[in-house]
Amino acid sequence: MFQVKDLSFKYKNNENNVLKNISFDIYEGEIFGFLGPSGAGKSTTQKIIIKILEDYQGQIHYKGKNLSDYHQEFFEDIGVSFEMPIHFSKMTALENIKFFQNLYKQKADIETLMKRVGLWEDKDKMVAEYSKGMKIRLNIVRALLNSPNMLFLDEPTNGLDPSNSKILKDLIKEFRNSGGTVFITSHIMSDIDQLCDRVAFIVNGEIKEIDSPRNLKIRYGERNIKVEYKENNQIIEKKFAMEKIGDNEEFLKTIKEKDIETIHSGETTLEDIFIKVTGVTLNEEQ
Ligand SMILES: Nc1ncnc2c1ncn2[C@@H]1O[C@H](COP(=O)(O)OP(=O)(O)OP(=O)(O)O)[C@@H](O)[C@H]1O
Repeated sequence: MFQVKDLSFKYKNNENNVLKNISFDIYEGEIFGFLGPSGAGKSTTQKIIIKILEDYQGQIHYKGKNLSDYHQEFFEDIGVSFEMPIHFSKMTALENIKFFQNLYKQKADIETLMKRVGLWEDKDKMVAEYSKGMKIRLNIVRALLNSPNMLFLDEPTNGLDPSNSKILKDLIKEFRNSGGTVFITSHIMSDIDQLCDRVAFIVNGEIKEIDSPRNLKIRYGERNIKVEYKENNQIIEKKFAMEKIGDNEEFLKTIKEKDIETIHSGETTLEDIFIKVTGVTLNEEQ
């Protein structure tokens, strides 16, 4: 869908490039996660590939054609949902959606979309009366109202409770399963893990890793077994390498002789990988 090659970018008032020769592809029909610490260059990249920022160096192709050769037809083909929802607060939700839909040639069915995100019953409420979660869901409806082929989502589940977050994630997966392509940024690693086919990590304007969450876990995984046992009224934790565990005398002795509380195999999470690749913890981030 997208081919980005040797992309560099510098803001006019900055001395150095904020993007330094980055290359990546987004395949048709995948959910591609773009992750990295604050200030790494995620928004800048997103703004360039949706044609908000120009004057970049490098080549970007969308569906095989140079991005700079696209005009209005590009915006007809994509849907965008930024982190901060912007709506006309003195208009109803439905009026807002109709207003924005009129800007496009291709139109999705508004009722189906609003029902899908649980907003149809509140369609005649002023947006000013909407909660934050309702505004975020309305924002997704806006991103989909022209039946786009490609969706750009910036922190789509941020600020949503678990049930609304699930509605949104299911919607994103349905979009992908029906052939759509998604570019997504998020700080919520469990959501990224559930949603993304592949992820890229960007640090300081450079791409450090691109792979599927599964492959990253295999590559960065520690593959160990954690055993907790009780001794002298204390809980002791020990880790053993998974490899040749059946020959590991200390492990065998421990499970034979100790008062075992728990045994877990060590699954590396995407959050652990984020920390390893970027050197930044997500708490520092927020
Ligand atoms: N309009 C601008 N003018 C000058 N510098 C900018 C501008 N916007 C962003 N920057 C700088 O470019 C770098 C990359 O910023 P960018 O917003 O792309 O990061 P990000 O990864 O999206 O961060 P966050 O997760 O906080 O949104 C930062 O150093 C930032 O200060």
